[in-house]
Amino acid sequence: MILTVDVGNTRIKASVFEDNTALENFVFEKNELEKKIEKILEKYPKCSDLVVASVGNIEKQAFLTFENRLKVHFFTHEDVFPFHNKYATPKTLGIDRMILAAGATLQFPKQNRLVIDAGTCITYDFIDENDNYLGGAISPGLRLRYESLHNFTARLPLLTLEEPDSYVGNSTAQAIHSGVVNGFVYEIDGFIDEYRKEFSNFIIILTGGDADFLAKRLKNTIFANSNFLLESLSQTYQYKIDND
Ligand SMILES: Nc1ncnc2c1ncn2[C@@H]1O[C@H](COP(=O)(O)OP(=O)(O)O)[C@@H](O)[C@H]1O
Ligand SMILES: CC(C)(COP(=O)(O)O)[C@@H](O)C(=O)NCCC(=O)O
Ligand SMILES: [K+]
Repeated sequence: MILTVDVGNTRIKASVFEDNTALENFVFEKNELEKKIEKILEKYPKCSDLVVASVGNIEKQAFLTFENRLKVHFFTHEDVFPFHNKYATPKTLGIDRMILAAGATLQFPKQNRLVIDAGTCITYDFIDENDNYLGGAISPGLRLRYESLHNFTARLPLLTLEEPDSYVGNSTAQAIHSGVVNGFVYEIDGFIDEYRKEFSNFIIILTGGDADFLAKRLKNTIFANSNFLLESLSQTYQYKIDND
């Protein structure tokens, strides 16, 4: 039994896996890290490994307090991954994107794959059928768009996610909802259309905190799996054990 932990820039997600099957998922804030992990381990004392991917400002140090109880693995660029990394700056590639790419490679062998993670940022990661990781894109996520409109202007209020009434926003609030939500959806559909032009056959995996909201609104039909990063962590860890 393993406990996987994904430290994103907004929240921490965790999941307990037994033979690559998730038993329970958890979401919490950064300041609750230690307390929450304690609780999970109390409930699942059979956890023998703690597996972490962090792009947030929580370093390996924070997990070492658990080392007397279970094996701690903090993923880094030095680990073995099941794809060929063609990114021009492989050392700066987010470890979350590497885990997503690894999960896509392991779960969907020998095909082109596009992983879209709608979290704090939207990340796009493309791995071709020969398992070359080619790169993708990074853009602001849904909440970040609402927040940056407010933070970098004098007059725009901070709004929370709401379905826009129309493309033609007829008030400040409706104009913001239209710009943020429709812009978000159009961007993703636009990227998918570009990939489709170049690669006739590819699988799309949609994940992240906004995946379920998005899936219903995209013109392109894609299967959303908000647990894909944690599943990929479990699989990549197994791959590491088998290939080290
Ligand atoms: N309770 C919540 N707190 C914060 N963001 C949330 C919440 N529920 C849904 N979201 C959405 O999830 C997105 C962040 O996704 P998440 O995958 O948690 O990010 P990260 O992995 O970068 O920490 C935000 O854009 C926001 O719209
Ligand atoms: C792009 C990211 C900030 C996304 O983080 P997230 O939205 O998952 O919290 C993260 O993958 C990161 O810090 N990447 C480093 C730059 C790169 O991947 O090229
Ligand atoms: K992301």
